[in-house]
Amino acid sequence: MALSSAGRHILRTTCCTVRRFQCRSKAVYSAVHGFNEEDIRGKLLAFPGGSVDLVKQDSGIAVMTINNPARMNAFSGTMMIELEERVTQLEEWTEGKGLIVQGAAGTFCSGSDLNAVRAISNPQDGMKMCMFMQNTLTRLLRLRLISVAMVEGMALGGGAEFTTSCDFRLMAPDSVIQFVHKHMGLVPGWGGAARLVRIVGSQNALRLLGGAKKVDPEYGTQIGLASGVLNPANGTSALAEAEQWLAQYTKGPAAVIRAVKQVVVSGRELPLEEALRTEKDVFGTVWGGPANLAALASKSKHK
Ligand SMILES: CCC(=O)SCCNC(=O)CCNC(=O)[C@H](O)C(C)(C)COP(=O)(O)OP(=O)(O)OC[C@H]1O[C@@H](n2cnc3c(N)ncnc32)[C@H](O)[C@@H]1OP(=O)(O)O
Repeated sequence: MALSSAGRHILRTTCCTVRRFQCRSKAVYSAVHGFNEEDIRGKLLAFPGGSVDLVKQDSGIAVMTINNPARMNAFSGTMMIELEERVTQLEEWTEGKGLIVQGAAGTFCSGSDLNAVRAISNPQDGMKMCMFMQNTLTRLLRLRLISVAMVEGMALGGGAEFTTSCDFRLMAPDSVIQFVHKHMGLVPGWGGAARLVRIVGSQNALRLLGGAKKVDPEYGTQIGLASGVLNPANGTSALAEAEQWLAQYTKGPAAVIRAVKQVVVSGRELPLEEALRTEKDVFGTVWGGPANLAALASKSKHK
């Protein structure tokens, strides 16, 4: 069937918007920015240890565990590579709705492995590691999954940055998020500063980065960094409580939950008109869909 010129224009505009958003929804750096992923992968492989584990559950909620307890879950080189691979698996998980990120053995993550940091402390390698981790954490934040960092113990340096690549942060009693970068003669490089400003505003971000201020659950809640405080009752694990908390947002069909996340990401990241066009396209994927038709047929009342 031949399309009219108006039809062709609408189709072209829609395709461009979708393609542009798909591109943006991936990584920040590519070859055009001088980024050579294989090169940094080779370097990171020289610093082994720990793992990043992923369990995808039938409930549609996946649990990712940063697992290097002997080093307070610091990120070794191979863990950075594994994290990228886990994010790829989550991008391909079309039935997924939610993600919980936790640290092993009751603490979140103490940042990058200082042994690796010492070995690649030259500016060139530092830049490559920074671009690699920014790409991965940006892709994690853009997943069509509603994500929460479950912070027990400490989230320091890159660990604090990691928490900002989730949609929400739940803090256990006595837990601490601390951007210790200033004490290390650094600023965040895994995208943590840019994301922090968007979460808590520039004044609070200056307090946290300029003062390397410890954020406990009370202060975290006050400035909006913590979305809730865990208080596991007798016999309930922190993970079970986090799953219950997340379920309030992930209950329902995957297509709808994933569409919700997609419109929020586009609203957060795109200029208004582009975000509106994306919202229209995403709306088109759920309008008249199974969940929409079932809701119309049930004549539901929203009381
Ligand atoms: C992106 C920028 C970055 O992330 S830069 C890295 C920022 N992070 C840091 O500087 C954390 C440094 N570590 C610490 O302050 C302490 O180890 C903390 C985490 C507070 C824990 O203290 P504490 O409970 O007394 O335990 P500990 O010091 O005995 O540590 C246990 C073992 O874990 C190790 N560890 C800890 N953090 C790291 C790390 N980031 N890289 C490498 N190893 C780390 C410690 O060295 C210690 O190992 P070991 O038992 O002495 O062999």
